[in-house]
Amino acid sequence: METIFDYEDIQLIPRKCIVQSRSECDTSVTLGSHKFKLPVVPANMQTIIDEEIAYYLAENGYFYIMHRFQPEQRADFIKGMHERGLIASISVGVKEDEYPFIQQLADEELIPEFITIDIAHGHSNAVIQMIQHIKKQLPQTFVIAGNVATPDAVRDLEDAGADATKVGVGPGKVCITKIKTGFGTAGWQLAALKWCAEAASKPIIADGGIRTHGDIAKSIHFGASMIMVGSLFAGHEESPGRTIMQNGKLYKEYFGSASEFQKGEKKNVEGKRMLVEHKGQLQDTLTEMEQDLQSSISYAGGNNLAALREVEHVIVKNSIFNGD
Ligand SMILES: NC(=O)C1=CN([C@@H]2O[C@H](COP(=O)(O)OP(=O)(O)OC[C@H]3O[C@@H](n4cnc5c(N)ncnc54)[C@H](OP(=O)(O)O)[C@@H]3O)[C@@H](O)[C@H]2O)C=CC1
Ligand SMILES: Nc1nc2c(ncn2[C@@H]2O[C@H](COP(=O)(O)O)[C@@H](O)[C@H]2O)c(=O)[nH]1
Repeated sequence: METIFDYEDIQLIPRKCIVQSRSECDTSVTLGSHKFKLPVVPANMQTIIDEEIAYYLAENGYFYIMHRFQPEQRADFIKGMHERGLIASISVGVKEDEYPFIQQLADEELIPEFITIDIAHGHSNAVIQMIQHIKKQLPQTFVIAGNVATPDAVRDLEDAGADATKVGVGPGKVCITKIKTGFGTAGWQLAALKWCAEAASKPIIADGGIRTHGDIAKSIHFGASMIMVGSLFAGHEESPGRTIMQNGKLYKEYFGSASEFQKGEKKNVEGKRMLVEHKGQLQDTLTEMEQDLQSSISYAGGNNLAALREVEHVIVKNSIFNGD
């Protein structure tokens, strides 16, 4: 890889505008055989999404991925979403008991439209075997596999049958993988995304490290089809994290899926907990994201997301501090 950079080091270069209004810019994206309003998905974490939010997002045309931390509720969740005519998008791990669960879904003809294999170190035989198992039992299901950090990993998971791969090891706001292990894409997530996207023949989902709405446009520029976002979705009225009052201010908790708060024990901890200022309604953030992305598209001189791939960029180290 030639150059290392991250989100704050990049600026996209505007091209001549072709729209009369930003409202003409289309932020929709297709993943598999489904079209969504935004190329953004809330992280499949317990303080970011619950069944109610999943239902709201699906009903309103947004992509969602339900987390895997209440495994016994997943079959009923799929049934419930299908009864409402909505897509079912769940997560699985790779431990032994996930194999009969997938078999059960096949036997009961409960076919989720999307399954995400949600593992810290996705470049592994455990993930490859799970992809193959899902593809054998549920061939119509779109399988997202991750997380990975290298072109080799993307190729291996695609070869195993993954329909999309998720890139990002350790760049998340509540991640401590870099500190605990010395590994990951923290600090160079955007360059890792570019590196992986160049090797990919299927969609890439950028995961972690999104701090501003502009980072969504930058992710698309460097090859992402979809962007997974945790911290920017934490702290809303609807967010499942506990609400906490401190010094007269309202906060909500946001913790890592590999934190002791999630695991209930201090074993292989690679995540932490933080408090996020209360932000109001989730829909307000989704609307602002859409408007900002429409604006990005207009600066790119187009009227849809494809324009973001075509612009040029410059690397300006620490440019986030200029003009803010
Ligand atoms: N995107 C990211 O950067 C990261 C995300 N996470 C999130 O934390 C959650 C827990 O992740 P994870 O621990 O993978 O899930 P699990 O706790 O479900 O572990 C899955 C399986 O993989 C094994 N495993 C986990 N890490 C490794 C590793 N580094 N090398 C070899 N085997 C491993 C585990 O065994 P054993 O525990 O015995 O090793 C277990 O059998 C997930 O939701 C994940 O997305 C966690 C860290 C980084
Ligand atoms: N290293 C860890 N990464 C984690 C953990 N829990 C979740 N995650 C990853 O973070 C992103 C969200 O990142 P953000 O910057 O948008 O907040 C999430 O999608 C996971 O991939 C964890 O405990 N450790």
